[in-house]
Amino acid sequence: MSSAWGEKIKVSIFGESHGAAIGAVLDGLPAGEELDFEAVALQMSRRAPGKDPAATPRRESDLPKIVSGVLNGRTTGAPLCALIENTNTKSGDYENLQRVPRPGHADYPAFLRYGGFNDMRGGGHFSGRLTAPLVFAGAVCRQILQRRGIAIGSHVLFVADCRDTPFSPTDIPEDLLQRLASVPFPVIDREAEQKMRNTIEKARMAQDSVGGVVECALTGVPAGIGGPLFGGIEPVFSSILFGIPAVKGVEFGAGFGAAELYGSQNNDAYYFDGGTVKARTNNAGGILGGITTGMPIVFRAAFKPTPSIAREQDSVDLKTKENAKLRVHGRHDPCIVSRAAPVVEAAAAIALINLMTL
Ligand SMILES: Cc1cc2nc3c(=O)[nH]c(=O)nc-3n(C[C@H](O)[C@H](O)[C@H](O)COP(=O)(O)O)c2cc1C
Ligand SMILES: C=C(O[C@@H]1CC(C(=O)O)=C[C@@H](OP(=O)(O)O)[C@H]1O)C(=O)O
Repeated sequence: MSSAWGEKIKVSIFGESHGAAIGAVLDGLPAGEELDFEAVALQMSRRAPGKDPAATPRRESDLPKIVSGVLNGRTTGAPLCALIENTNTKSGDYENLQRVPRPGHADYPAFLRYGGFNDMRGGGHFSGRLTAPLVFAGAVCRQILQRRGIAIGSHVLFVADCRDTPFSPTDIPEDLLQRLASVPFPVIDREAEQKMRNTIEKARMAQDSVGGVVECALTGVPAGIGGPLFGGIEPVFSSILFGIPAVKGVEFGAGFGAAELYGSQNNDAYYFDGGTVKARTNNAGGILGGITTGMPIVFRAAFKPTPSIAREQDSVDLKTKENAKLRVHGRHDPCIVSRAAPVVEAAAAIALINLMTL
C-alpha cells in the first residue's frame, strides 16, 4: 500500500483507524512559512467525528502532534510529520466482517488484494478516518496559499435530493467562505440545512444512509496556472479527490450539464474590468485547457451513501462459501457529506499548491 500523493509537495498518509495513531508527512514544503496551529485545529475540528447528530458517535479530539519540520512556529524545510492518536476504538464491531464482508465497503476486495493480512478493524487504512491527516496536510497548504491571496471554501450542495443554493460561479465573497467554515453543517441557504438534516435522520432511523454532493470554490487563484493534457488543473485535482473514500464523481464548472448546452451558451464571454480580463459567466469553472483563467475555480465532488448501514443485508460467508445475512454493528456516519466538506477543501489546497510556483 502506498498512500503518497504529489510531486512538488508530497503528502504521505499513514496509519489505520484502530491502530495506535494515524498521521501525515509533508515533503517539499518551503522553509520559513509561519504556521497558525489554531487555524489547523479549526480545520481538524470541522471534520472530527462525534460532534454532530448527523455524524458517527465515535469521539476523537484529533489534535495533531507535530513530530518534525516546525521550529518556533515556522516550517524548517525538513519533512513535516504530524501524529493523530486513535483514542476511541471499538474493534469488536468488526470481528465478523473479514469472514462476512460488508457490501459497499472495502472489506472483500481488500481481503483479496492483501491476502487477509490487512488490518480491517474500523476499515483499517481504507477508513474515512484517514481523511484526518489529509485535512491536516490541507490546513498547512491552505495557510501558504492564503498568504498568496487564495481562499478556499465549500458547502453541502446536496444531501440525497435536498438541494442548497449553489455558489454564484462568478462572484464568491470571502466572508461567505469564512461563514461556511465556521459551522458544522455548511450550507448557503439555512433552510436547506434543516431539510438535509431531516433526510439524514429519517435514513438513520430506517437503518439506512444517504449520499450527497460537496461544492467547492477557490478564489484569488491567479490566471495561468496548470497545463494541457495530464498535468492540468482538472486531472491533478481529480486524482487526489478520487482518493477520498466514497467519492464517486467529480465535475468542474458546468460539468456534465455542459453537455446539454450550445457553444453559444457554454462559452464564457470575456470583458475588461479595468486592466483585468474577466468572464461574464463561468461555465468553465475557472479552467480552460487545464489552465486557470483567473475566475473562481468551482467544482463538485459526489459522495455515495455510507456503506455501513444497520439494516440486514445479503453477503457471503467466505469461510463456509455460502450465502449469508449480515448485520453491521458499530458507529457509522448516516451521511458523510457535511464532514467531507473540509476534506474536499484540503484536497483542493494540496492539489493547487502542487501546481504553483511558490
Ligand atoms: C469523512 C468520511 C467518513 C466516513 N465514514 C464512514 C462510516 O462511518 N462508515 C462507513 O461504512 N463508511 C464511511 N466512509 C466511507 C468509507 O470509508 C468508504 O466508502 C470505503 O472506504 C470504501 O471506499 P469507496 O467508497 O471509495 O469505494 C467515510 C468516508 C469519509 C470520507
Ligand atoms: C473515525 C472516523 O470515522 C469512521 C469512518 C469509518 C469508515 O468506515 O470509513 C467508520 C467508522 O469507524 P468506527 O467504526 O471506528 O467508529 C467511523 O467512525 C473519523 O472520521 O475520524
